[in-house]
Amino acid sequence: MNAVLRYENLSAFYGASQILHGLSFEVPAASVVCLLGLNGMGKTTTLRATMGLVDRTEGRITLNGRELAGPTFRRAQMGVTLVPEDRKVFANLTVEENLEVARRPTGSGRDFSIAEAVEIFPRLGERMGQKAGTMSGGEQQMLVVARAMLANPAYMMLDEPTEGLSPSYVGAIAQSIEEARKRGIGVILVEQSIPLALSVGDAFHVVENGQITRSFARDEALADREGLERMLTVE
Ligand SMILES: Nc1ncnc2c1ncn2[C@@H]1O[C@H](COP(=O)(O)OP(=O)(O)OP(=O)(O)O)[C@@H](O)[C@H]1O
Repeated sequence: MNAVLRYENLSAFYGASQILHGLSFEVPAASVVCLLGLNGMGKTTTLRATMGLVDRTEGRITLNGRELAGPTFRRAQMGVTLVPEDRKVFANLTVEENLEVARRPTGSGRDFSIAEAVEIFPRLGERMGQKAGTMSGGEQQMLVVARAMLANPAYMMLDEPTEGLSPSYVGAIAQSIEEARKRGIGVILVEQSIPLALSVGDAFHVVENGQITRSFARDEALADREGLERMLTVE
């Protein structure tokens, strides 16, 4: 069976409020699936539900046929990792220490090394001895993405990784996604930047009010870029 992360009719709740209403989609290994949509539509909740960080879910999420369930650490052990929007680094550790503690070698021969992470994010190489908490927001974002890659997950979820980043950093994020793909990692990208999404995405789902209302394969999205942009603009 080919590796796949599959969402089947996923609903999610915070207390009594139902946020997701039956999402179904899948993320094959080595593919990049983009969740697009206006603010508050349920994209972040989809990622949080994957990690077991919502109050309650219905439906199923499976990883290679095995149900993804239980507490967050167990899901991480099964191979999914989330880079949330809030850019948490260990502020009092240096960049190098942050990278070192994130390493989870799998011995598969495809593991990311710190040297490779630094090749993608040269800025981190220049700052190895600096306390991570003293770096700029953009630099901290590079660090959290590098840390996620060093954990060698099967699936990596990135929640608006380019928000507030300068264009040079956006390029580094795109490169890190490509590197992840080369190693067979599947990526879910929540992104407001259509150019970035179109540059890396294989499939695109528009999330509206907790449901997937439109889906596009890569060539459809490229052919109707303006339609996609219109759909994601507040009137
Ligand atoms: N902890 C929570 N408790 C209750 N409601 C929540 C909680 N977190 C999010 N929500 C609600 O869930 C809905 C979906 O939010 P979500 O963060 O998933 O949207 P999003 O599409 O990721 O948008 P954004 O880009 O703003 O993060 C919103 O109406 C939000 O108010």
